[in-house]
Amino acid sequence: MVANVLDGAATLAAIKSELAVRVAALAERGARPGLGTVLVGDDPGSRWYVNAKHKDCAEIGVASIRHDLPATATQDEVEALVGELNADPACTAFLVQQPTGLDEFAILSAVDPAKDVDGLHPVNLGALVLGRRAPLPCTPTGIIELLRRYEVPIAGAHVVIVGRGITVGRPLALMLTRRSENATVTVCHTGTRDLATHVRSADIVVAAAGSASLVTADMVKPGAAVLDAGVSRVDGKIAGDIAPEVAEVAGWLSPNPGGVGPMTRAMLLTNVVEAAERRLAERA
Ligand SMILES: Nc1nc2c(c(=O)[nH]1)N[C@@H](CN(C=O)c1ccc(C(=O)N[C@@H](CCC(=O)O)C(=O)O)cc1)CN2
Repeated sequence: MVANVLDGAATLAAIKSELAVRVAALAERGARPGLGTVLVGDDPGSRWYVNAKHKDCAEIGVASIRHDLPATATQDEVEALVGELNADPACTAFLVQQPTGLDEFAILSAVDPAKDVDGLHPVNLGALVLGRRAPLPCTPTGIIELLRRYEVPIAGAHVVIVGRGITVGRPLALMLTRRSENATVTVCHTGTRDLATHVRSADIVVAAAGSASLVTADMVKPGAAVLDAGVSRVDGKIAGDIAPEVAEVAGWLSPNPGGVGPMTRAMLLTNVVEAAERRLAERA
């Protein structure tokens, strides 16, 4: 068997075309979405992600407000900038690129929840727990959107998530167990005994542990959908959590790069546009 490709790059392109129409509709009503970013330090990976986000915005007509701070930036300086972006009417949504090396809970908590494009503000994560509408974290929504667009059944599926981080594993488990998704979810982590047995029982595997080639072909049920949200670097190249041989067993596989990463960007753009649409509706 050779797995079908869950093509995140192609899906990002399709979503951009859809969003460009919504941005044009906003422009007709005198509104323009604006994405703010705060980048601290000079990590090349983080810089690449922020550059990519602004390039995506430019392509669909979203304005960019970019603040790049040196690695010496203090907690107070970053939080002051967050305050400025909260108050800036041209900035409809923004994020502080992680990691910053600072107190990220305090930074996230300082963001206006209505402008929280990452869906990681405690109020927005609380809304997810309570099943209320709020901006949602981009990587988990990107994973679900990718499965939907390729018509991989989620309802009733057993999903095994490897990783319990705040940006991917934990919110994804909450989202997949909503009535609208109706999956049964197992979350595995570094304390899990016999990871292979858990993973082998999954219809859908999502690996977000940041451990190169952690999931090997012998751990995957033939025909399962496998999504790779892991990012590590081996010899300067991106290495995902899924070993390449998994392609010979899985029914569906998201490449890495080219799978979950571009979907994260697609959902970020979606959150920017939705924040501007919400603001306009509140003013009408
Ligand atoms: N504030 C946030 N910080 C971080 C998040 C986040 O969601 N919010 N997630 C990650 C990084 N990330 C988004 O910011 C991200 C990761 C990967 C990609 C992507 O498109 N990757 C490409 C390959 C990139 C390369 O060649 O280096 C791919 O997978 O094809 C976009 C965004 C941590 N920080």
